[in-house]
Amino acid sequence: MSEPRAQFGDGGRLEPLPIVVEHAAVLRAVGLTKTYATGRGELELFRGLDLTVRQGEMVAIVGESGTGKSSLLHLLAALDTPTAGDVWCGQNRLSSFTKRQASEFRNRDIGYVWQFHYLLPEFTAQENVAMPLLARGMGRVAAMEQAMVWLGEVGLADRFDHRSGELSGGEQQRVSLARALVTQPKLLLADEPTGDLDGRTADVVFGLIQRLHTAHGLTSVLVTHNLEFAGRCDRMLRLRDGKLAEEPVL
Ligand SMILES: Nc1ncnc2c1ncn2[C@@H]1O[C@H](COP(=O)(O)OP(=O)(O)OP(=O)(O)O)[C@@H](O)[C@H]1O
Repeated sequence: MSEPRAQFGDGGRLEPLPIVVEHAAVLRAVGLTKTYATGRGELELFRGLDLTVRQGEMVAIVGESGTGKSSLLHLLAALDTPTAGDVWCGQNRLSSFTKRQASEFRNRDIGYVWQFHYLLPEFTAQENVAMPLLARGMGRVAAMEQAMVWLGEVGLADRFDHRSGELSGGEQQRVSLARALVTQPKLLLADEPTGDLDGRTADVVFGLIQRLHTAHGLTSVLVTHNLEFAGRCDRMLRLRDGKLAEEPVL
C-alpha cells in the first residue's frame, strides 16, 4: 500500500502531510567477515561486521594499525570480496558483481583517494585527472575540459600542465582528489588521504575534502589516524577487535 500524501485537518479540510526527509542508506555492510590466508594460518580481521552510511554523511574510521581499516575500505569499494557477508551500495550488491561490473561500478559510483597519490608521472595534472573519463570512453576534448573544471575545484587550474614531479606533496594529493571526483561519484572513499603530508598541508587537504564533500553532496568514508580530523566528521567509528564502535565527535 502506498503512503498517504494528505490528512484531514481539524476543519475537515484535506491538508498536506509534513514532509519527512529520509536519508537513505547509501552504503551498507551486513555481516561482513574478512579472513586472509597467510603463511602462518588464517588471519581473521572481522566477523559479522555491520555498517550503515547514510546519504550526505561524512564518516571517519579510526583504529590501531593492522586492525583492518584499509581492508574494510577495499571491501566497500569492491576492490576486494568479503569472506562472508555483503556490501550494498544503493541497490547494488557488490559481491554479485563480475570483475568487469566491479570495475564499472568503481569508475561510475566511487571516488577513491589513497594515502599515496599514484599519479602517472609521464602525464600532466590535467591528463591524470582526465584519465577516469577517458577510461569510460569519453572523448579527449570533453574529458580534458572536465579535468580543468576539477583542477579549478581543488585550486590548481594554473598547474594543469605540470607533471607530478613538478608538484608538491599537497598539490599531488589535491590532483588525486580531483581525479577521484571528476566522474562525479556518489561516494568518496579515502584511505589516509593526509597520512603522507605534513601538519599544515594535511590540514589544507582535509579542509578541501570537507568543502568538496559539502559542496557536491557527497557521502564520504575516510580512514584516518588523525583524531582531530576524525572529530570533524559527522561520525567517528573505531575498528577494534573486529567490531566498529561509535565514538563521540566534537
Ligand atoms: N592480502 C593480504 N593477505 C594477507 N594479509 C593481509 C592482506 N592485506 C592485509 N593483510 C593483513 O591484514 C591486517 C590488516 O591490514 P590493513 O591494511 O587492513 O590494516 P589497517 O588497519 O589499515 O592498518 P594501517 O593503519 O597500518 O594502515 C594486517 O595484519 C595486514 O598484514
